Amino acid sequence: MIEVRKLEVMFNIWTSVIIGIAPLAGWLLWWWNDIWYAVPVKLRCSAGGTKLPPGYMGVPFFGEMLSFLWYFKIVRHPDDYINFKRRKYGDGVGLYRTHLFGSPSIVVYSPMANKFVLQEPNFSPGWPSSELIGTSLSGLVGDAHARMRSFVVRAVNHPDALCRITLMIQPRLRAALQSWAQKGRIVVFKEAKKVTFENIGKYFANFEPGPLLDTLNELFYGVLDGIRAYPINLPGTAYRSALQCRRKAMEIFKEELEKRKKCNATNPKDDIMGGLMQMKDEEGKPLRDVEVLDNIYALVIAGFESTSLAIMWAFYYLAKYPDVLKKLREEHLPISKKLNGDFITYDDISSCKYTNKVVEEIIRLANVSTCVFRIASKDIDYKGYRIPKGWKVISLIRYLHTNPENFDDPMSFNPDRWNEPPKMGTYLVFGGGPRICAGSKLARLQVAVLIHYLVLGYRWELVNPNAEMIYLSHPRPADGVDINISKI
Ligand code: HEM
Repeated sequence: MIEVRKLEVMFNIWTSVIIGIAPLAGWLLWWWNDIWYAVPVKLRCSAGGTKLPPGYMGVPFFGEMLSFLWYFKIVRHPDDYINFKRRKYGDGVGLYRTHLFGSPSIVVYSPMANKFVLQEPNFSPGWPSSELIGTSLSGLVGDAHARMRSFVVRAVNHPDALCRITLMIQPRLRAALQSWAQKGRIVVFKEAKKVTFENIGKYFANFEPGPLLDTLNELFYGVLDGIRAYPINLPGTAYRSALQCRRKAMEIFKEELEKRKKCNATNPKDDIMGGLMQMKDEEGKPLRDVEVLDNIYALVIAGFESTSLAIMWAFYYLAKYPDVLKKLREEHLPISKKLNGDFITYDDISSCKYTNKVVEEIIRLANVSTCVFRIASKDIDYKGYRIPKGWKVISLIRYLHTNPENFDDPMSFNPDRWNEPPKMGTYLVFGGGPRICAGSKLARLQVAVLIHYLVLGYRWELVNPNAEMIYLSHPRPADGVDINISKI
Protein backbone atom coordinates (compact mmCIF):
# COMPACT_ATOMS: atom_id res chain seq x y z
CA MET A 1 0.00 0.00 0.00
CA ILE A 2 2.83 2.34 0.98
CA GLU A 3 4.63 1.44 -2.28
CA VAL A 4 1.60 2.39 -4.39
CA ARG A 5 1.27 5.69 -2.51
CA LYS A 6 4.95 6.41 -3.13
CA LEU A 7 4.56 5.75 -6.86
CA GLU A 8 1.54 8.03 -6.95
CA VAL A 9 3.48 10.87 -5.33
CA MET A 10 6.41 10.36 -7.73
CA PHE A 11 4.05 10.36 -10.69
CA ASN A 12 2.43 13.61 -9.54
CA ILE A 13 5.81 15.27 -9.04
CA TRP A 14 7.05 14.28 -12.49
CA THR A 15 3.81 15.32 -14.17
CA SER A 16 4.02 18.78 -12.53
CA VAL A 17 7.69 19.10 -13.53
CA ILE A 18 6.96 18.15 -17.13
CA ILE A 19 3.92 20.41 -17.37
CA GLY A 20 5.91 23.25 -15.84
CA ILE A 21 9.03 22.75 -17.94
CA ALA A 22 7.44 22.05 -21.34
CA PRO A 23 6.37 25.65 -22.02
CA LEU A 24 9.74 26.92 -20.82
CA ALA A 25 11.55 24.42 -23.06
CA GLY A 26 9.25 25.38 -25.97
CA TRP A 27 9.90 29.07 -25.34
CA LEU A 28 13.65 28.46 -25.19
CA LEU A 29 13.57 26.43 -28.40
CA TRP A 30 11.51 29.08 -30.19
CA TRP A 31 13.89 31.90 -29.23
CA TRP A 32 17.11 29.86 -29.13
CA ASN A 33 18.79 31.44 -32.14
CA ASP A 34 17.83 34.95 -31.08
CA ILE A 35 19.24 34.29 -27.61
CA TRP A 36 22.38 32.62 -28.95
CA TYR A 37 23.22 34.96 -31.83
CA ALA A 38 21.28 38.21 -31.46
CA VAL A 39 21.47 38.91 -27.73
CA PRO A 40 25.31 39.11 -27.57
CA VAL A 41 25.32 41.45 -30.61
CA LYS A 42 22.59 43.59 -29.08
CA LEU A 43 24.62 43.92 -25.88
CA ARG A 44 27.71 44.94 -27.88
CA CYS A 45 25.71 47.40 -30.00
CA SER A 46 23.86 49.12 -27.15
CA ALA A 47 26.90 51.23 -26.21
CA GLY A 48 27.47 52.49 -29.78
CA GLY A 49 23.87 53.49 -30.59
CA THR A 50 23.48 50.96 -33.43
CA LYS A 51 20.99 48.10 -33.34
CA LEU A 52 20.38 44.78 -35.02
CA PRO A 53 17.83 44.79 -37.86
CA PRO A 54 14.39 43.57 -36.74
CA GLY A 55 13.43 39.95 -37.39
CA TYR A 56 13.28 36.47 -35.96
CA MET A 57 16.04 33.86 -36.14
CA GLY A 58 14.11 30.66 -35.60
CA VAL A 59 14.81 27.40 -33.88
CA PRO A 60 18.23 25.71 -33.41
CA PHE A 61 19.89 24.30 -36.54
CA PHE A 62 16.93 24.95 -38.90
CA GLY A 63 16.56 28.64 -38.08
CA GLU A 64 13.88 30.09 -40.34
CA MET A 65 14.50 27.56 -43.10
CA LEU A 66 11.05 26.01 -42.63
CA SER A 67 9.33 29.36 -43.11
CA PHE A 68 11.51 30.07 -46.18
CA LEU A 69 10.60 26.67 -47.64
CA TRP A 70 6.95 27.27 -46.78
CA TYR A 71 6.80 30.33 -49.04
CA PHE A 72 9.12 29.03 -51.78
CA LYS A 73 8.15 25.36 -51.94
CA ILE A 74 4.75 24.78 -50.36
CA VAL A 75 2.54 27.82 -51.00
CA ARG A 76 4.73 28.92 -53.95
CA HIS A 77 4.51 32.64 -53.31
CA PRO A 78 8.20 33.34 -52.79
CA ASP A 79 7.79 37.09 -52.57
CA ASP A 80 5.45 36.71 -49.60
CA TYR A 81 8.46 35.66 -47.55
CA ILE A 82 9.45 39.34 -47.55
CA ASN A 83 5.91 40.73 -47.74
CA PHE A 84 5.14 38.94 -44.49
CA LYS A 85 8.19 40.49 -42.82
CA ARG A 86 7.35 43.94 -44.15
CA ARG A 87 3.88 43.65 -42.61
CA LYS A 88 5.22 42.34 -39.32
CA TYR A 89 8.32 44.49 -38.76
CA GLY A 90 7.74 47.49 -41.04
CA ASP A 91 9.99 48.57 -43.93
CA GLY A 92 12.81 50.04 -41.88
CA VAL A 93 15.95 50.36 -43.99
CA GLY A 94 15.37 47.20 -46.02
CA LEU A 95 17.11 44.67 -43.74
CA TYR A 96 15.82 41.85 -41.52
CA ARG A 97 17.72 39.46 -39.34
CA THR A 98 17.07 35.74 -39.73
CA HIS A 99 18.86 32.36 -39.77
CA LEU A 100 18.97 30.60 -43.13
CA PHE A 101 21.10 27.91 -44.83
CA GLY A 102 22.71 27.10 -41.49
CA SER A 103 23.94 30.63 -40.63
CA PRO A 104 22.80 33.72 -38.79
CA SER A 105 21.86 36.03 -41.64
CA ILE A 106 20.68 39.45 -42.68
CA VAL A 107 18.15 39.42 -45.54
CA VAL A 108 18.30 42.49 -47.76
CA TYR A 109 15.37 43.48 -49.96
CA SER A 110 15.26 47.23 -50.77
CA PRO A 111 17.08 48.78 -53.77
CA MET A 112 19.24 51.05 -51.59
CA ALA A 113 20.24 48.31 -49.14
CA ASN A 114 21.00 45.89 -52.00
CA LYS A 115 23.16 48.51 -53.69
CA PHE A 116 25.03 49.08 -50.43
CA VAL A 117 25.68 45.37 -49.91
CA LEU A 118 26.79 44.67 -53.48
CA GLN A 119 29.16 47.67 -53.54
CA GLU A 120 30.69 47.26 -50.06
CA PRO A 121 34.11 45.55 -50.30
CA ASN A 122 33.93 44.22 -46.73
CA PHE A 123 31.29 41.71 -47.76
CA SER A 124 33.03 38.63 -49.17
CA PRO A 125 31.37 35.95 -51.29
CA GLY A 126 29.28 33.75 -49.01
CA TRP A 127 27.86 30.90 -51.09
CA PRO A 128 26.59 28.11 -48.79
CA SER A 129 28.78 25.58 -50.60
CA SER A 130 31.98 27.57 -51.07
CA GLU A 131 34.10 24.38 -51.10
CA LEU A 132 32.36 23.44 -54.33
CA ILE A 133 32.84 26.85 -55.92
CA GLY A 134 36.59 26.51 -55.37
CA THR A 135 39.24 29.20 -55.59
CA SER A 136 38.06 30.63 -58.88
CA LEU A 137 36.90 34.16 -59.53
CA SER A 138 33.73 33.57 -57.52
CA GLY A 139 35.74 32.74 -54.41
CA LEU A 140 38.44 35.45 -54.56
CA VAL A 141 38.39 38.87 -52.92
CA GLY A 142 40.18 42.24 -53.26
CA ASP A 143 43.07 42.65 -55.72
CA ALA A 144 43.23 38.91 -56.47
CA HIS A 145 39.58 39.05 -57.51
CA ALA A 146 40.10 42.16 -59.67
CA ARG A 147 43.09 40.54 -61.44
CA MET A 148 41.27 37.28 -62.13
CA ARG A 149 38.14 39.11 -63.18
CA SER A 150 40.01 40.99 -65.89
CA PHE A 151 41.04 37.60 -67.38
CA VAL A 152 37.62 36.04 -67.17
CA VAL A 153 35.73 39.05 -68.52
CA ARG A 154 38.13 39.25 -71.47
CA ALA A 155 37.57 35.54 -72.15
CA VAL A 156 33.77 35.55 -72.11
CA ASN A 157 32.28 39.02 -72.13
CA HIS A 158 34.42 41.24 -74.40
CA PRO A 159 33.25 42.01 -77.96
CA ASP A 160 36.15 39.96 -79.48
CA ALA A 161 35.16 36.87 -77.50
CA LEU A 162 31.47 37.45 -78.13
CA CYS A 163 32.01 37.72 -81.91
CA ARG A 164 33.78 34.35 -81.91
CA ILE A 165 31.27 32.68 -79.61
CA THR A 166 28.33 33.95 -81.71
CA LEU A 167 29.64 31.94 -84.66
CA MET A 168 30.67 28.90 -82.58
CA ILE A 169 27.25 28.28 -81.03
CA GLN A 170 25.15 28.39 -84.18
CA PRO A 171 25.78 24.97 -85.76
CA ARG A 172 24.61 23.16 -82.60
CA LEU A 173 21.71 25.51 -82.02
CA ARG A 174 20.44 25.14 -85.59
CA ALA A 175 20.82 21.35 -85.47
CA ALA A 176 19.08 21.16 -82.09
CA LEU A 177 16.07 23.16 -83.31
CA GLN A 178 15.75 20.93 -86.36
CA SER A 179 15.89 17.76 -84.29
CA TRP A 180 13.30 19.14 -81.86
CA ALA A 181 10.93 19.86 -84.75
CA GLN A 182 11.47 16.31 -86.01
CA LYS A 183 10.56 14.93 -82.59
CA GLY A 184 7.45 17.11 -82.53
CA ARG A 185 7.10 17.25 -78.77
CA ILE A 186 9.89 18.17 -76.34
CA VAL A 187 10.50 19.41 -72.81
CA VAL A 188 12.42 22.59 -73.50
CA PHE A 189 14.39 22.75 -70.23
CA LYS A 190 15.78 19.25 -70.77
CA GLU A 191 16.71 19.88 -74.40
CA ALA A 192 18.05 23.39 -73.72
CA LYS A 193 20.43 21.94 -71.13
CA LYS A 194 21.72 19.43 -73.69
CA VAL A 195 22.43 21.97 -76.41
CA THR A 196 23.80 24.54 -73.94
CA PHE A 197 26.24 21.96 -72.58
CA GLU A 198 27.34 20.97 -76.08
CA ASN A 199 28.00 24.61 -76.84
CA ILE A 200 29.82 25.10 -73.56
CA GLY A 201 31.99 22.08 -74.42
CA LYS A 202 32.81 23.68 -77.75
CA TYR A 203 33.58 27.23 -76.76
CA PHE A 204 35.18 26.41 -73.42
CA ALA A 205 37.52 23.56 -74.38
CA ASN A 206 36.80 22.60 -77.99
CA PHE A 207 35.17 19.32 -76.87
CA GLU A 208 32.94 17.76 -79.50
CA PRO A 209 29.75 15.86 -78.59
CA GLY A 210 30.65 12.29 -77.53
CA PRO A 211 31.33 10.10 -74.49
CA LEU A 212 33.78 12.56 -72.87
CA LEU A 213 31.32 15.43 -73.03
CA ASP A 214 28.52 13.16 -71.78
CA THR A 215 30.66 12.23 -68.76
CA LEU A 216 31.41 15.87 -68.06
CA ASN A 217 27.72 16.68 -68.37
CA GLU A 218 26.86 14.01 -65.76
CA LEU A 219 29.58 15.30 -63.44
CA PHE A 220 28.29 18.86 -63.64
CA TYR A 221 24.76 17.69 -62.84
CA GLY A 222 26.27 16.09 -59.73
CA VAL A 223 28.03 19.32 -58.80
CA LEU A 224 24.88 21.41 -59.29
CA ASP A 225 22.91 19.01 -57.06
CA GLY A 226 25.52 19.49 -54.35
CA ILE A 227 25.51 23.27 -54.64
CA ARG A 228 21.79 23.19 -53.90
CA ALA A 229 22.06 20.65 -51.06
CA TYR A 230 22.73 21.38 -47.39
CA PRO A 231 26.54 21.63 -47.22
CA ILE A 232 27.21 18.58 -45.05
CA ASN A 233 30.20 16.50 -46.10
CA LEU A 234 29.07 13.04 -44.92
CA PRO A 235 29.01 9.73 -46.83
CA GLY A 236 25.83 9.41 -48.89
CA THR A 237 25.07 13.16 -49.02
CA ALA A 238 24.59 15.03 -52.30
CA TYR A 239 27.27 17.43 -51.11
CA ARG A 240 29.90 14.69 -50.67
CA SER A 241 29.03 13.24 -54.07
CA ALA A 242 29.27 16.73 -55.64
CA LEU A 243 32.78 17.16 -54.26
CA GLN A 244 33.74 13.88 -55.94
CA CYS A 245 32.15 15.02 -59.22
CA ARG A 246 34.09 18.27 -58.99
CA ARG A 247 37.38 16.36 -58.58
CA LYS A 248 36.65 14.13 -61.59
CA ALA A 249 35.59 17.05 -63.80
CA MET A 250 38.78 18.89 -62.90
CA GLU A 251 40.81 15.81 -63.87
CA ILE A 252 39.25 15.85 -67.35
CA PHE A 253 40.02 19.54 -67.82
CA LYS A 254 43.55 19.00 -66.47
CA GLU A 255 44.22 16.22 -68.97
CA GLU A 256 43.11 18.52 -71.80
CA LEU A 257 45.31 21.35 -70.53
CA GLU A 258 48.36 19.08 -70.24
CA LYS A 259 47.75 17.79 -73.77
CA ARG A 260 47.72 21.34 -75.09
CA LYS A 261 50.86 22.28 -73.20
CA LYS A 262 52.73 19.22 -74.54
CA CYS A 263 52.03 19.97 -78.18
CA ASN A 264 52.07 23.72 -77.63
CA ALA A 265 48.88 23.71 -79.61
CA THR A 266 46.78 26.40 -78.09
CA ASN A 267 45.50 29.25 -80.11
CA PRO A 268 43.93 31.93 -77.90
CA LYS A 269 41.23 32.30 -80.50
CA ASP A 270 40.17 28.66 -80.34
CA ASP A 271 38.23 28.60 -77.10
CA ILE A 272 38.08 29.97 -73.56
CA MET A 273 40.68 27.54 -72.22
CA GLY A 274 43.07 28.68 -74.96
CA GLY A 275 42.26 32.31 -74.19
CA LEU A 276 42.89 31.90 -70.45
CA MET A 277 46.16 29.98 -71.08
CA GLN A 278 47.56 32.75 -73.28
CA MET A 279 46.44 35.87 -71.41
CA LYS A 280 48.83 37.93 -69.32
CA ASP A 281 48.08 40.54 -66.68
CA GLU A 282 49.49 44.13 -66.66
CA GLU A 283 52.80 42.85 -65.27
CA GLY A 284 53.06 40.27 -68.04
CA LYS A 285 52.22 37.33 -65.74
CA PRO A 286 50.03 34.52 -67.14
CA LEU A 287 47.54 32.51 -65.08
CA ARG A 288 48.81 29.42 -63.26
CA ASP A 289 47.43 26.08 -64.52
CA VAL A 290 45.29 25.63 -61.42
CA GLU A 291 43.77 29.09 -61.98
CA VAL A 292 42.92 28.27 -65.60
CA LEU A 293 41.25 25.02 -64.50
CA ASP A 294 39.38 26.51 -61.55
CA ASN A 295 37.99 29.27 -63.74
CA ILE A 296 36.90 26.98 -66.54
CA TYR A 297 35.08 24.89 -63.95
CA ALA A 298 33.47 27.93 -62.28
CA LEU A 299 32.40 29.40 -65.61
CA VAL A 300 30.64 26.17 -66.56
CA ILE A 301 28.83 26.23 -63.20
CA ALA A 302 27.85 29.89 -63.66
CA GLY A 303 26.87 29.63 -67.31
CA PHE A 304 25.31 26.21 -67.83
CA GLU A 305 22.03 26.13 -65.98
CA SER A 306 21.50 29.91 -66.06
CA THR A 307 21.64 30.00 -69.86
CA SER A 308 19.46 26.91 -70.22
CA LEU A 309 16.83 28.47 -67.97
CA ALA A 310 16.85 31.74 -69.91
CA ILE A 311 16.40 29.79 -73.18
CA MET A 312 13.53 27.83 -71.63
CA TRP A 313 11.78 31.04 -70.58
CA ALA A 314 12.19 32.45 -74.11
CA PHE A 315 10.07 29.58 -75.47
CA TYR A 316 7.56 30.08 -72.69
CA TYR A 317 6.99 33.82 -73.01
CA LEU A 318 7.07 33.94 -76.80
CA ALA A 319 4.42 31.21 -76.90
CA LYS A 320 2.26 33.22 -74.51
CA TYR A 321 2.72 36.60 -76.21
CA PRO A 322 2.06 36.26 -79.98
CA ASP A 323 2.23 40.06 -80.51
CA VAL A 324 5.81 40.06 -79.30
CA LEU A 325 6.60 37.05 -81.51
CA LYS A 326 5.16 38.89 -84.52
CA LYS A 327 7.32 41.95 -83.89
CA LEU A 328 10.39 39.75 -83.51
CA ARG A 329 9.67 38.08 -86.86
CA GLU A 330 9.42 41.50 -88.48
CA GLU A 331 12.80 42.48 -87.03
CA HIS A 332 14.59 39.27 -88.03
CA LEU A 333 13.20 38.65 -91.52
CA PRO A 334 15.26 41.38 -93.28
CA ILE A 335 18.40 40.21 -91.45
CA SER A 336 17.83 36.64 -92.56
CA LYS A 337 17.36 37.76 -96.18
CA LYS A 338 20.61 39.70 -96.01
CA LEU A 339 22.46 36.73 -94.49
CA ASN A 340 21.19 34.34 -97.12
CA GLY A 341 22.01 31.22 -95.08
CA ASP A 342 25.18 32.57 -93.42
CA PHE A 343 25.52 32.74 -89.66
CA ILE A 344 24.18 35.80 -87.87
CA THR A 345 26.96 37.97 -86.43
CA TYR A 346 27.41 39.69 -83.09
CA ASP A 347 26.96 43.06 -84.83
CA ASP A 348 23.65 41.91 -86.37
CA ILE A 349 22.45 40.84 -82.93
CA SER A 350 23.56 44.12 -81.35
CA SER A 351 21.55 46.05 -83.96
CA CYS A 352 18.27 44.23 -83.10
CA LYS A 353 16.77 46.83 -80.78
CA TYR A 354 13.45 45.10 -80.16
CA THR A 355 15.07 41.68 -79.66
CA ASN A 356 17.37 43.11 -77.04
CA LYS A 357 14.39 44.48 -75.11
CA VAL A 358 12.68 41.10 -75.33
CA VAL A 359 15.82 39.38 -74.04
CA GLU A 360 16.02 41.80 -71.11
CA GLU A 361 12.38 41.19 -70.23
CA ILE A 362 12.85 37.40 -70.41
CA ILE A 363 15.84 37.62 -68.09
CA ARG A 364 14.04 39.98 -65.66
CA LEU A 365 11.10 37.60 -65.29
CA ALA A 366 13.23 34.44 -65.33
CA ASN A 367 14.86 35.54 -62.05
CA VAL A 368 17.47 32.85 -62.50
CA SER A 369 19.30 34.04 -59.36
CA THR A 370 16.85 34.37 -56.51
CA CYS A 371 19.53 35.76 -54.25
CA VAL A 372 23.19 36.59 -53.95
CA PHE A 373 25.20 35.58 -50.87
CA ARG A 374 27.82 37.52 -48.94
CA ILE A 375 29.55 37.23 -45.56
CA ALA A 376 30.44 40.28 -43.46
CA SER A 377 34.20 40.14 -42.96
CA LYS A 378 33.87 42.71 -40.10
CA ASP A 379 31.05 44.47 -38.24
CA ILE A 380 29.43 46.78 -40.78
CA ASP A 381 26.91 49.52 -39.97
CA TYR A 382 24.22 50.66 -42.39
CA LYS A 383 21.92 53.56 -41.51
CA GLY A 384 22.14 52.84 -37.77
CA TYR A 385 21.83 49.04 -38.12
CA ARG A 386 24.59 46.55 -37.43
CA ILE A 387 25.49 43.70 -39.78
CA PRO A 388 27.67 41.59 -37.48
CA LYS A 389 31.00 40.09 -38.51
CA GLY A 390 30.67 36.49 -39.75
CA TRP A 391 26.95 36.73 -40.49
CA LYS A 392 25.66 35.87 -43.92
CA VAL A 393 24.06 38.61 -46.00
CA ILE A 394 21.38 37.38 -48.41
CA SER A 395 20.58 39.89 -51.08
CA LEU A 396 17.11 38.85 -52.30
CA ILE A 397 17.45 40.34 -55.78
CA ARG A 398 14.37 38.52 -57.07
CA TYR A 399 12.14 40.69 -54.88
CA LEU A 400 13.37 43.83 -56.68
CA HIS A 401 12.15 42.56 -60.05
CA THR A 402 8.74 41.36 -58.91
CA ASN A 403 7.88 44.32 -56.70
CA PRO A 404 5.21 46.70 -58.12
CA GLU A 405 6.99 49.57 -56.36
CA ASN A 406 9.85 49.04 -58.85
CA PHE A 407 8.17 47.78 -62.05
CA ASP A 408 4.61 48.56 -63.23
CA ASP A 409 2.51 45.40 -63.36
CA PRO A 410 5.71 43.45 -62.64
CA MET A 411 4.52 39.94 -63.53
CA SER A 412 3.35 40.86 -67.02
CA PHE A 413 5.75 40.28 -69.92
CA ASN A 414 6.21 43.69 -71.48
CA PRO A 415 9.40 44.25 -73.51
CA ASP A 416 8.35 47.87 -74.14
CA ARG A 417 8.99 48.71 -70.51
CA TRP A 418 12.65 48.76 -71.62
CA ASN A 419 11.98 51.88 -73.72
CA GLU A 420 12.93 53.62 -70.46
CA PRO A 421 15.76 52.62 -68.15
CA PRO A 422 14.61 51.00 -64.86
CA LYS A 423 14.51 53.03 -61.63
CA MET A 424 17.91 53.27 -59.94
CA GLY A 425 18.96 50.10 -58.14
CA THR A 426 15.83 48.13 -59.06
CA TYR A 427 17.31 45.87 -61.73
CA LEU A 428 19.98 43.54 -60.40
CA VAL A 429 19.39 40.25 -62.25
CA PHE A 430 23.13 40.04 -62.84
CA GLY A 431 24.03 41.33 -59.38
CA GLY A 432 25.93 44.60 -59.09
CA GLY A 433 29.16 46.25 -58.00
CA PRO A 434 32.57 44.65 -58.44
CA ARG A 435 31.14 41.11 -58.62
CA ILE A 436 28.47 41.78 -61.24
CA CYS A 437 28.00 38.75 -63.52
CA ALA A 438 31.09 38.25 -65.68
CA GLY A 439 29.01 36.53 -68.39
CA SER A 440 26.01 38.90 -68.62
CA LYS A 441 26.58 39.79 -72.28
CA LEU A 442 27.27 36.18 -73.21
CA ALA A 443 24.00 35.10 -71.55
CA ARG A 444 21.99 37.76 -73.41
CA LEU A 445 23.74 36.90 -76.67
CA GLN A 446 22.86 33.20 -76.47
CA VAL A 447 19.18 33.96 -75.93
CA ALA A 448 19.18 36.46 -78.81
CA VAL A 449 20.80 34.00 -81.24
CA LEU A 450 18.25 31.36 -80.29
CA ILE A 451 15.43 33.87 -80.90
CA HIS A 452 16.76 34.59 -84.41
CA TYR A 453 16.41 30.96 -85.53
CA LEU A 454 13.36 30.13 -83.45
CA VAL A 455 11.04 32.93 -84.55
CA LEU A 456 11.86 32.62 -88.26
CA GLY A 457 11.91 28.85 -88.62
CA TYR A 458 9.47 27.35 -86.12
CA ARG A 459 6.01 27.43 -84.61
CA TRP A 460 5.34 25.95 -81.21
CA GLU A 461 2.70 25.88 -78.48
CA LEU A 462 2.71 25.10 -74.77
CA VAL A 463 1.19 21.74 -73.88
CA ASN A 464 0.29 23.09 -70.41
CA PRO A 465 -0.22 26.84 -70.73
CA ASN A 466 -1.30 27.00 -67.07
CA ALA A 467 1.42 24.74 -65.68
CA GLU A 468 2.17 25.26 -62.00
CA MET A 469 5.33 27.19 -61.15
CA ILE A 470 8.09 25.91 -58.94
CA TYR A 471 10.66 28.23 -57.36
CA LEU A 472 13.42 26.02 -56.02
CA SER A 473 16.14 25.63 -57.02
CA HIS A 474 15.20 28.06 -59.80
CA PRO A 475 11.85 29.44 -60.93
CA ARG A 476 10.34 27.42 -63.78
CA PRO A 477 7.06 25.84 -64.86
CA ALA A 478 6.77 22.41 -63.22
CA ASP A 479 6.61 20.67 -66.63
CA GLY A 480 9.93 22.22 -67.76
CA VAL A 481 8.00 23.87 -70.66
CA ASP A 482 6.51 20.95 -72.52
CA ILE A 483 5.84 22.03 -76.14
CA ASN A 484 4.66 20.82 -79.53
CA ILE A 485 7.02 22.22 -82.12
CA SER A 486 7.22 22.06 -85.92
CA LYS A 487 8.93 23.82 -88.82
CA ILE A 488 7.12 26.77 -90.36
C1 HEM B 1 20.75 34.52 -67.45
C2 HEM B 1 21.95 34.10 -67.16
C3 HEM B 1 22.75 34.55 -65.96
C4 HEM B 1 22.34 35.16 -64.81
C5 HEM B 1 20.93 35.59 -64.40
C6 HEM B 1 23.52 35.37 -63.99
C7 HEM B 1 23.51 35.97 -62.74
C8 HEM B 1 24.65 36.22 -62.00
C9 HEM B 1 24.66 36.90 -60.74
C10 HEM B 1 23.42 37.44 -60.02
C11 HEM B 1 25.94 36.99 -60.32
C12 HEM B 1 26.45 37.74 -59.12
C13 HEM B 1 26.88 36.85 -58.02
C14 HEM B 1 27.43 37.64 -56.86
O1 HEM B 1 27.32 38.87 -56.80
O2 HEM B 1 27.96 36.98 -56.00
C15 HEM B 1 26.75 36.32 -61.30
C16 HEM B 1 28.12 36.17 -61.21
C17 HEM B 1 28.88 35.54 -62.15
N1 HEM B 1 28.45 35.03 -63.36
FE1 HEM B 1 26.56 35.03 -64.06
N2 HEM B 1 24.60 34.87 -64.65
C18 HEM B 1 24.19 34.37 -65.87
C19 HEM B 1 24.97 33.80 -66.85
C20 HEM B 1 26.34 33.69 -66.79
C21 HEM B 1 27.17 33.13 -67.85
C22 HEM B 1 26.67 32.65 -69.22
C23 HEM B 1 28.45 33.16 -67.39
C24 HEM B 1 29.71 32.72 -68.08
C25 HEM B 1 29.83 31.69 -68.84
C26 HEM B 1 28.44 33.73 -66.05
C27 HEM B 1 29.54 33.91 -65.25
C28 HEM B 1 29.54 34.50 -64.01
C29 HEM B 1 30.72 34.66 -63.19
C30 HEM B 1 32.13 34.21 -63.54
C31 HEM B 1 30.31 35.32 -62.02
C32 HEM B 1 31.19 35.71 -60.84
C33 HEM B 1 31.64 37.15 -61.00
C34 HEM B 1 32.54 37.64 -59.91
O3 HEM B 1 32.54 37.08 -58.80
O4 HEM B 1 33.27 38.61 -60.17
N3 HEM B 1 27.14 34.03 -65.73
N4 HEM B 1 25.94 35.87 -62.33
